[in-house]
Amino acid sequence: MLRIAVPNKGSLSQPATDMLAEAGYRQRRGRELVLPDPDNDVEFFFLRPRDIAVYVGSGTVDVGITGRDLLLDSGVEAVEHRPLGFARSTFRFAAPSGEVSSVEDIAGKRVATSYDVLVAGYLRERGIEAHVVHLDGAVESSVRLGIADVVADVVETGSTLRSAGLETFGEPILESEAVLIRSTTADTNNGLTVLDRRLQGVLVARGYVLVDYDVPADKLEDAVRVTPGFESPTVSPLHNGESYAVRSMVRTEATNRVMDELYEVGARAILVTSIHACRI
Ligand SMILES: Nc1ncnc2c1ncn2[C@@H]1O[C@H](COP(=O)(O)OP(=O)(O)OP(=O)(O)O)[C@@H](O)[C@H]1O
Ligand SMILES: O=P(O)(O)OC[C@H]1O[C@H](OP(=O)(O)OP(=O)(O)O)[C@H](O)[C@@H]1O
Ligand SMILES: [Mg+2]
Repeated sequence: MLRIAVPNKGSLSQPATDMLAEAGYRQRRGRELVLPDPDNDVEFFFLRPRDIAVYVGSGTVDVGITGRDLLLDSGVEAVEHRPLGFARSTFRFAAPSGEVSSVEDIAGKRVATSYDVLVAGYLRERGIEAHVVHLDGAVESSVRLGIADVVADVVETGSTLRSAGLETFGEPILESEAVLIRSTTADTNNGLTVLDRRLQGVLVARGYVLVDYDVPADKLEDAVRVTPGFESPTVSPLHNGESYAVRSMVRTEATNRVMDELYEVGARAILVTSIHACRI
């Protein structure tokens, strides 16, 4: 039975649970710590997001959902198996507007963060000596409150930084998102292949739509160039003998651009349908 660690709190918790439900797994009803799902031959363990890499790294849990930033900060040698497309953020340095412009300027300063291993490693690799101050959260307040000169934290919209009067500087330390991780010793036959294929199915169902349209025979090649699909579009002759019906997968965000282009090349009856579930 595959043992799966799922975040019980924070930004990762609800989207991870939603994704697993979409993939057909049993959902927890209350605050259960452990949830068996015998129909799918898996068992869920609801754990603190920060601890998930530790459990997976030790091999006591086979796989887990966590953030790439949390995995790297744990220092644990677990494997990032698949990015999951939610909880996207960057991890960046920031300081009061105009005060620090490059990473080298951090030398000798105090850097507040919840991700000390990640930050200390990043600075060490660049030969920059600074004092890392560990905080559990609300890191952006540390400069105003006088315990740090610089912060290193998760940035999504940047509004928390702005409201604290801070500005990012330097290159992003990391691009992060939720990831499925596995232990280096995980047995890939132990249900992981099925879990992974199901999660991939959710990602594709979320990221693509099905587009159907009719197109005259002499415009078919132009239309198919607009909708090349995953492998190749399905083309069926219409009964009138002059046109074709085409079906293809299109990236969700490109839907309207693709419909406009199809219309321009002469396609009509263009229909878009969302994908409920799939296996690629
Ligand atoms: N605003 C955000 N947008 C996207 N991802 C975020 C955001 N805040 C935190 N994360 C991600 O969530 C993970 C951290 O989860 P964790 O539960 O420790 O912190 P949290 O979501 O800030 O919750 P809390 O601080 O309320 O406990 C990291 O992978 C981080 O990149
Ligand atoms: O760029 P933004 O969209 O503003 O999002 C980033 C903020 O969100 C998270 O904070 P959270 O609310 O989880 O509080 P915390 O700092 O106490 O973890 C993160 O730690 C940043 O502070
Ligand atoms: Mg937080």
